Amino acid sequence: MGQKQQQPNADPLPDPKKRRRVGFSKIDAGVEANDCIKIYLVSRKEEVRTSDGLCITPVDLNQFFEEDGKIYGYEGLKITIWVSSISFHAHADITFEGTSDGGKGITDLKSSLEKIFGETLLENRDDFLQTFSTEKNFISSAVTNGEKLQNKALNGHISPIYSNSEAASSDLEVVRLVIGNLASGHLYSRLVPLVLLLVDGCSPIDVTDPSWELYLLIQKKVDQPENTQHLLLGFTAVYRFYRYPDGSRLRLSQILVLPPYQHKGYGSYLVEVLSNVAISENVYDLTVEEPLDYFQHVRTCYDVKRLLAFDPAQSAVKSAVLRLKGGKLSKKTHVPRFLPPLDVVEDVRRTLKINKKQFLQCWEILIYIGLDPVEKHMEDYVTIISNRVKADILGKDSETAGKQVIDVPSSYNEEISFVMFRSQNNEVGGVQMDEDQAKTQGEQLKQLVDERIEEIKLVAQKVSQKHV
Ligand SMILES: CC(=O)SCCNC(=O)CCNC(=O)[C@H](O)C(C)(C)COP(=O)(O)OP(=O)(O)OC[C@H]1O[C@@H](n2cnc3c(N)ncnc32)[C@H](O)[C@@H]1OP(=O)(O)O
Repeated sequence: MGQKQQQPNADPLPDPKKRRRVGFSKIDAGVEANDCIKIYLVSRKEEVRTSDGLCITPVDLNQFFEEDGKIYGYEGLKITIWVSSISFHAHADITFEGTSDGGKGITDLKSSLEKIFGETLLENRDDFLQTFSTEKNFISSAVTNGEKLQNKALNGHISPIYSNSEAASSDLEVVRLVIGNLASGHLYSRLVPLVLLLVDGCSPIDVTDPSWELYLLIQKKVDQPENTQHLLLGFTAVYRFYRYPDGSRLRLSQILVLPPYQHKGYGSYLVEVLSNVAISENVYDLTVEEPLDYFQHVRTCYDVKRLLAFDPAQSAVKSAVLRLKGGKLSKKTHVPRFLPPLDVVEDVRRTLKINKKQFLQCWEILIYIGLDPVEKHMEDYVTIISNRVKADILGKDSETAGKQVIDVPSSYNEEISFVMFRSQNNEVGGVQMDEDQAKTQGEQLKQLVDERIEEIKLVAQKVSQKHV
């Protein structure tokens, strides 16, 4: 970590001239970490100190600094960090015009950066530059003991979904490493800073627990004759749960495609490989731990695509669509839920390893796609979605738990113009809600339904685009 112009600690007497130049006349307001730190992902040493590397956008750097996310005590602070996509070491260049305790102390930058980068942070710039040659086979050697999966999972064929994407290239492979041995734990530790920086809300996995598996998406590059370099494009950490009596379940817990390779089909490809692993090893199901919105979108696109080609699901969708086309639901007092039959839910879980919760998400999209032309039936469709959202919020035991629903005026759709409250002793008279509160809650629910309809439309559009 190169720190420039840091004031020596040795001088006990403050230099008055310097103090005037630095000039903290008032209480130090500090600077937000997000505003003074830039992080570049670099693959060659020539990219260090130039702006050739890719500047990445961390989720939130502030969380690694003081409680309020600020850095105190520096004038003109700039921190530039380079992260090598070859060895996953990092080096920080820190510059500032001066330091002074303006009432909030002087933030210890080294220990704050170590919270993110740990031992991957190399203080000496030359040491960092050298890793581009000394550790150029870091990924190659890390994967030598791994299990190559792409042939096993895809039987040698890249899915037609990605035949036009970069993920379809034949120099890709997915390698599985079981965590718990030294080599895979060592590799994962180097990736932790990127997980902390780029995956919102994620914390590192336990590298001593052998139930964790790491799936690495690797691109092979022949840089010189007889020398193949392996580049890491992305990875996912998956936990294998035991399921009585002799089965297992897979839960995807973290997934990251490195920023230069995002939105090129690689994330979907990892999901595809993992789904095929789940099928070929006949695990109970494949689930995802707290998926973030964009990943949930990617995953749903892939699952909807599979369900469109799965006959039992399609027959069930067709009959639901026929029923839905049959009547003006929005005018009825009791609207059926339009849920898939239980045997289809089970078949989807058994055959495609999609669990019930995810299948129900996809089911709504399959119905939307099946309602061709959808415009004619949109009012009824929105009624179904809003009833489902309503039911999710109220919960199954809404009646016995004393929850009540009242309608509120809305120009949008009568079916979703309602609010939920819990009355005392199940009595409506116990409600403490004025008209404004009721209206606000009605609006919030309407917003939820609107957002869900937009998500559904987006997936339907993406899946149909890739269909042609
Ligand atoms: C449990 C968790 O870890 S949640 C956290 C997830 N991780 C993160 O958020 C970290 C930062 N983000 C990332 O690492 C990546 O962006 C990921 C993993 C979320 C997604 O990977 P990517 O490689 O970027 O996604 P990919 O390129 O495969 O898919 C994206 C696009 O393909 C489309 N798509 C994906 N699968 C399909 C399909 N089967 N059919 C049609 N379209 C599809 C998506 O709609 C999307 O389109 P868009 O780019 O226009 O939005």
